[in-house]
Formats: sequence, structure tokens, C-alpha cells
Amino acid sequence: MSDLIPITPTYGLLLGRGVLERVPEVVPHSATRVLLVHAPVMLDAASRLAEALRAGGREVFVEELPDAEAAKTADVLVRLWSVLGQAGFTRTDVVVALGGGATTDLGGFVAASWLRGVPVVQVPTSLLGMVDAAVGGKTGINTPEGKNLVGAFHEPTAVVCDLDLLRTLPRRDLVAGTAEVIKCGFIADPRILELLDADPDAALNVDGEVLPELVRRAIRVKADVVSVDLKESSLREILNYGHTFAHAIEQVEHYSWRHGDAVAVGMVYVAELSRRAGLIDQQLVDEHRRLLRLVGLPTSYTGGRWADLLTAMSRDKKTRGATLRFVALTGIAQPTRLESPDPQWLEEAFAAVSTER
Ligand SMILES: NC(=O)c1ccc[n+]([C@@H]2O[C@H](COP(=O)([O-])OP(=O)(O)OC[C@H]3O[C@@H](n4cnc5c(N)ncnc54)[C@H](O)[C@@H]3O)[C@@H](O)[C@H]2O)c1
Ligand SMILES: O=C(O)C(=O)C[C@@H](O)[C@H](O)[C@H](O)COP(=O)(O)O
Ligand SMILES: [Zn+2]
Repeated sequence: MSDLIPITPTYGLLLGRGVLERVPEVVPHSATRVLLVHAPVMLDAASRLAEALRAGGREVFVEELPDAEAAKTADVLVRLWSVLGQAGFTRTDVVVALGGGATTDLGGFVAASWLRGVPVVQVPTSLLGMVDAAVGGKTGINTPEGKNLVGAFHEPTAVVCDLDLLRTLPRRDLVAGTAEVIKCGFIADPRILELLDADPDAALNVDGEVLPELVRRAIRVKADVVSVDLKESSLREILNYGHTFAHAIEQVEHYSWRHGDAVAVGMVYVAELSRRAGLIDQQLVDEHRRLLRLVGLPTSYTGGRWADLLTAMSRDKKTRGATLRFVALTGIAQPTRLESPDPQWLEEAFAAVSTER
């Protein structure tokens, strides 16, 4: 099973089983040099890919990145700029990123920043990377002040998602990836929620047919948004559902929380907030908790001081001046914005996610 999904008029996504070997096909012909950055766990796959690229006559530089969020730092970026400079990378050369969302965010930003932009081919290896991080052109790194605070919009030349790679993904990371799939269900595609509800085990079976269907649907949601609003002038914000509180958790917890787990709690937080603002009823808040728990995602967060979380939320990219802004729902597949919510609701929603309900 393999098919090419158009993301925007300029690039597509190859989705299927065993498609990793087709990466050389999508590397631009003009590229004589390739920088292949990979997550530590992808060492063998990176070596094989490098050999295949060399067999095609390319000069390949392989760089292993620190794992997970440790890859998304200025130090790693500086190290890679040095590699590119020493190797004499030109604008026709290419970066290939092989790993989870942290690897593709960093790889994308190296490509965006080198010579003000060279091509990048994204090869996500986690569920979250396939349905979200590697698609849509958001790239970047964290700073001590917050998550993804430095970055660029830089669309990939191609995205290659080999579903076979999910076989080695730890269960906890697979589950975390479903948070972004569920997010797509809540903001745009209720069928995602139905499929998941009907058979949560099938939704997490990497050898079955339900997971690929969920992956395709989530990618379609993302593609429909980024193809009309790459730079997040308005519509794209809906992909940030749950992320205001999620990013605050990640930062306050020094990135010991998985992004997807934080997004799960963040969606419950904004649902609680939206109920207080009169946008949704308690039933839809409960539905968030029920669906997230079905696949084993967390729905509560007991750590963190409220003041620290609020400071972190104020640095969210949707904030305008002193105005905190959230993506909220008025119903399933009906996203809206909630601006300057009552400070008491903000804290009450925190109290509500601080206990298991
Ligand atoms: N740019 C975007 O639009 C966007 C969207 C969503 C998330 N993100 C970012 O993506 C990151 C989260 O992505 P993630 O959940 O993939 O995290 P991750 O990249 O940290 O990967 C999670 C873990 O799984 C491992 N892993 C990945 N693929 C594997 C495989 N096939 N087999 C075994 N282990 C594997 C990784 O090495 C890591 O330890 C965050 O930094 C988040 O901010 C970006
Ligand atoms: O693609 C987008 O736009 C998103 O918001 C997708 C999110 O899942 C993703 O985590 C993104 O990196 C968050 O972006 P940020 O601008 O809030 O850092
Ligand atoms: Zn996310």
C-alpha cells in the first residue's frame, strides 16, 4: 500500500509500508550534497539511506542528533551550520531529516536558516511526526524561555512516511502521537473520533488498517489548513488546539513530558475553560476526557505552579500584547477563538485538570 497525498500544490507526501527506500527518488536531482540528520534510534536506517543516496552519486554527510527535545537547541543548530559550511553546501543541496517530530523540527530549521533556505526532505518515523510535525512547514527550536520560540515557516520538498517504521516506536510514543490525531478529530474531522471510539485497540495496531486510515485523515486535516494559511495568519491557529497549556506544561516540566501527552491535557484544559466561557457544555468536556483515556492518554496534570504556567502561556505565539488567546470549540469540528478569558476561569480550569475526574 502506498500513495502520494498532495499537501499543497508544491509538494506531496508519500505514505505507505516500505516506502523508506523511495527517499532517494524524492531528493531533488539538483542536489549533489545531502546532510542526513537522524535520531539516535534511526542509526541503522540512516546508514542504509546514506548508502542508497551515495549509490546515486551524492556526497552524503550523516549527523546523529541528541534524542527528542535535546535536538531542538541552538547548540545543535550551530554544530550543523558548521558541518554545512565546511562541506560547502549550496542552495541546490538538500537536508534530509529522519526521526520523530523533534528531529524533523530541527532538520527543517537547519534547512530554513542555511543560505536563507535550502530544500528539506522530511522522513518522520513517529506517529506524531507523520500526522503533524513533518507536514506543513513549521520548523524550529526551543529556548530557555519557551517551546518553539525560534523558528521559520519552511515547506519541505517532500515528506515520506513509512508506516513500517512504527513497529519499533515505543507504545508510549505511539499513544502520544494519537493526541494530535484526536486533535484533528475535535477541530475538523469527527469521523476520526468515531473510528477511535469504535475500536481503540485497532487505532493503535500498527499492522492493521484502522491506524493508516487515521493517519490519512489527520494528514488531510493538516493539509487542508496549511495549504491555505501557511504562515498562520488565521485559520492555521486551529492546529494549535490544546497547545497553549500543553507548551506551558512541557516547559515547566523541562521537556520530561511527551508533547502528545501535554497536548492531551491541554485539550482538556481548554475544554474546561470553554465551558466556563459558555462556549460548550459539560458533556463535550467529558467527551474529551473519555476519548483521550480510551487510548491511554493523560487527562490531568498535578505538577507545576500556576504562576509559572501562566507566564509560560503568555509567551504562546497566539498571544497579542497582553491578550491571551486560545483556540476553543463551540462544538465538534467548530473551532473558534477565546480571547482574554476571565483570570478566574483560567485558574479554575487549571484546578479542574489538576485532579482526576
Ligand atoms: N512542526 C510542527 O508542525 C510540529 C507539529 C507537532 C509537533 N511538533 C514537535 O514534534 C515534537 C514531538 O514529536 P515526537 O512525538 O515524534 O517526539 P520525538 O521526536 O521526541 O520522538 C519521540 C521518541 O520516539 C523515538 N522514535 C521516533 N521514531 C521512532 C521509531 N520509529 N522507532 C523507535 N523510536 C522512535 C525518538 O527517538 C524519541 O525518543 C515536539 O518537539 C513538538 O513540538 C512539531
Ligand atoms: O502546524 C501547526 O500550526 C500546529 O500548531 C501543529 C502543532 O501540533 C505543533 O505542535 C506546532 O509545532 C505548534 O506550533 P507553535 O507555533 O505553537 O510552536
Ligand atoms: Zn503539537
